[in-house]
Amino acid sequence: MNQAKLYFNIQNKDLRQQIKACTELSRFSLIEDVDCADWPTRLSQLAPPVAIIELVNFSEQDYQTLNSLKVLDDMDLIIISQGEPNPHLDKLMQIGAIFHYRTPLDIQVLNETLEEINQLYSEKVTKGQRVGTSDLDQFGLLVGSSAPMHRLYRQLRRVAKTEANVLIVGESGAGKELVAKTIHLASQRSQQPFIAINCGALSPELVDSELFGHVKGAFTGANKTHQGVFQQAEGGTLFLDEVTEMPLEQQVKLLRVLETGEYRPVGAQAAKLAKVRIVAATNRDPQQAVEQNYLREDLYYRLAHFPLTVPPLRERGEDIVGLAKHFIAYRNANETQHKTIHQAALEKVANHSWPGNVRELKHTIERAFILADKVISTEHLIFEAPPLETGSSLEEIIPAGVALEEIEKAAIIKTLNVNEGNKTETAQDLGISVKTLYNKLDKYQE
Ligand SMILES: Nc1ncnc2c1ncn2[C@@H]1O[C@H](COP(=O)(O)OP(=O)(O)OP(=O)(O)O)[C@@H](O)[C@H]1O
Repeated sequence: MNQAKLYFNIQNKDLRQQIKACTELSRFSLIEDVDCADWPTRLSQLAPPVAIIELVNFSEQDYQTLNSLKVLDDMDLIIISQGEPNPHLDKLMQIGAIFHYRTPLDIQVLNETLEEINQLYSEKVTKGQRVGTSDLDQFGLLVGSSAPMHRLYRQLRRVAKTEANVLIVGESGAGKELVAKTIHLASQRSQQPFIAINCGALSPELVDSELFGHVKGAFTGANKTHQGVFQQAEGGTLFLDEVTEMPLEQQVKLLRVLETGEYRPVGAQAAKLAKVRIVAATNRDPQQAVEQNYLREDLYYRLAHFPLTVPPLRERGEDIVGLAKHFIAYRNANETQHKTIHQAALEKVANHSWPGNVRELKHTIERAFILADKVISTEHLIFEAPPLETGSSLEEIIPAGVALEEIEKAAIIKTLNVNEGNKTETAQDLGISVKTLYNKLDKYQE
């Protein structure tokens, strides 16, 4: 099998010798640059799968070169530096799967990193020759082979093993909860519980009890002791979905737990240790959410030790069609069917902008799968409820015989799209509570 190419640019002689003695390095085919300071340009020209760079200077221009060429999408980059703060490097750390090691270098850690990279590279090469029901790569519960998804996988691999709090940012339906579960599964805590809670759906009267639990008799109606989510998730991961939809006065309670590592069930005398890892998610831009008073700045800094962005489906290129085929393959397997999809329908799928992301794609394909006898064609792909034209009534637009559930689903998806995924506004527009909206969304995902 071909060895993976490794671009090697270490200016310091002693450091170079030290790294070259690393046993795992011999598994790569080395491209060495000893006196070239412009490594960003060299990386963009060579696009190797792996690179080890000694960072001496890193400018805004270097950052722009790497960012604009998207060269990092398919690369594992190992940076070695003396650890001086550098804002351009901080920005870079957020766009790729980059390992940053400080000198004096721990050779054992570098060796392990190279071993892991080599293993994944070999798997990728062999996998390319296999043919399965779904052609897409998978990491944890996430499916997708596009460059932005690979970049996300590499970031997930790195963060999962740490104990850092994570803030997942992405549009509605892009897969934030799946990312959170994948982090949990790839972490040391995978055998412990994963508990998800929708912060936007917590009722103001019961928020303390839902988060921290209560003891029997703590308040009228507290007939028995109740475990809050912090206790339910003990030892595992607590997923705080839609964290920016939690009222600010409640966010302060979360902040306190994150700061002190303790919480107190309502009515209890003693505090308990919060032994959970926090993974939070939002579909708002976090900086904007802070400016617009949806998110406390201090809570943002506590949560976002490691911010992760889930790319919207429209930016995942071939994954759109790949995922459509993937969902059909799974339906076929579950229902022992052999339905196929027409090329024109695949083109329609590829050309749609998918504002509701993977959730919308999944629902559209599942609906089409039900409607089609053997071959899914363009008329089976119904993207959303047709817009109401002036003068036309709902009765005129809705075809007779459509299941009520389908109409309800379409109304919800359409309203969510109009409100850019904001569930509080969507629930208001639909005249239901946020909790009911969540229940309905859960039901549709089954
Ligand atoms: N990469 C993916 N591969 C396979 N299925 C996916 C992927 N991403 C999302 N899905 C599916 O799409 C649906 C929506 O995903 P998920 O609930 O994780 O999105 P979300 O971003 O958390 O949505 P919301 O903001 O509305 O809470 C789920 O059915 C999930 O299984």
